[in-house]
Amino acid sequence: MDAGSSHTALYIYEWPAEKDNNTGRVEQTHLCKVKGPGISSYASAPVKAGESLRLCMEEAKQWVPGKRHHQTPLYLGATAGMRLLNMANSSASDKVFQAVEGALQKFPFSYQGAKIISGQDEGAFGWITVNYLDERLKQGLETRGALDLGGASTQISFVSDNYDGSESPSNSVTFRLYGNDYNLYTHSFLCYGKDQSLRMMQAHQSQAGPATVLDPCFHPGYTATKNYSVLYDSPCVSDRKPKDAPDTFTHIGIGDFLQCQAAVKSVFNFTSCKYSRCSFNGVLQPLLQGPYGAFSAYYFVMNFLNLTDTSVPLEDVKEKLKRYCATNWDQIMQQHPEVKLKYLAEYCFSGTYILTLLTEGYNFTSESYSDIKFIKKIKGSDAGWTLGYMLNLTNMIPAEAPDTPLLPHPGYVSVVSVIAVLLFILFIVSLRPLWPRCSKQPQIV
Ligand SMILES: O=P(O)(O)OP(=O)(O)OP(=O)(O)OC[C@H]1O[C@@H](n2cnc3c(O)ncnc32)[C@H](O)[C@@H]1O
Repeated sequence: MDAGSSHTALYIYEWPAEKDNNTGRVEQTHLCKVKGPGISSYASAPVKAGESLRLCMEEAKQWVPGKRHHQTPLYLGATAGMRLLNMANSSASDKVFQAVEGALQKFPFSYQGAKIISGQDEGAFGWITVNYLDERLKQGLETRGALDLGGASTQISFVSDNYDGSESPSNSVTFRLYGNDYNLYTHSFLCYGKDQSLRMMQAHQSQAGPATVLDPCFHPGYTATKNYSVLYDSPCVSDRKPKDAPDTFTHIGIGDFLQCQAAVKSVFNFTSCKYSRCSFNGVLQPLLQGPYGAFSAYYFVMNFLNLTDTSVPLEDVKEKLKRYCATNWDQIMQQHPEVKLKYLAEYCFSGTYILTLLTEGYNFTSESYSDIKFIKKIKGSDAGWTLGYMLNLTNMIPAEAPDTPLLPHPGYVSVVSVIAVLLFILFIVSLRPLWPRCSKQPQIV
């Protein structure tokens, strides 16, 4: 559940989960996604938010067979948007939980409680989801790192031979899954989701409290009047609010990719690192290793920009984004009448932020960029932390490998049949002494 932006999602999984008979994989049933007001509306207008929640749950009731309603556990996990609200105003976040819990308990499912999950769990569950759906865990294959970009936070999780958890243990999560031990490196950067990082960049641009902000990450021709109090209404930037700023500022786009890149870089701190190597803000990051799946906003943004093909050289990707950012806002709006204006206005920033985070922040190079795959779904299921969360809470992934037969079922049938035929022949042969003797034919001399 994201209460940090205007987008709120509720994922509900059918239980008992359906298992695919061929692969044994648990199929995630994505029943509905609630789009609704963000934190403040949840806190101040729970009835309106509750309405979209009610509609979602009604849909869930249709999906889950009636006789299974009472045995279907319902979990609510909240992520960085709620972490931020809890930091800024814990009574408001309590109210959100009360409103949502009250609404959920009216339904016939087995409600198991609501929780704000930690950034570390969010990263680890995203990694489990990706590798579970890819069947890398069950088969003990090399795992895929998980890159998750939300609105309020971003997570990076991967297994590296250079990381055993001794350096910066707070970044380590260990698992035993299907008989294999994993030592996962994971880090969640609060405030580095795409909405909060935009605020941080704009806070940097408007430090002096000007009446006009010229923004290279918005298209030329883009103009909007914005409130300083709204911009700074987040714990990610609230301590930087300029004192003598007017109430509003005019936000003017100039669409310059290179300047945008420089502005985006201002949100990262590369000055100190007490570990062997760091990403940014003094956070340990072991050497990147293996393939990566990048999902949530990584996918939404790169898919919109037509930049999901990572075999395209990074320089060409930047060139395309440069042209896109320089395109006039009127033309952008004309070309995409169906896209939500807030998203449309921000794709230049979001694309630039993604490339900067990956290359400057996480140290992907022109070569290793192609190790990243932008993904929305894997085999029909959403990539994200929610499936991993559900699998964990319902103990769906065993620690030990199940006792697998040496041969698949048809193999057993064939082997048993062959052995049965051989035994029969042996039995017949063993009776040979009892066979009636044939009378000898008279010899003709
Ligand atoms: O709280 P956190 O952990 O930060 O994550 P989230 O719940 O906000 O994460 P989501 O995956 O729901 O959404 C990620 C962001 O992408 C935004 N988003 C959703 N659909 C989009 C689209 O089609 N185009 C652009 N942005 C989109 C959405 O508003 C969020 O800011």
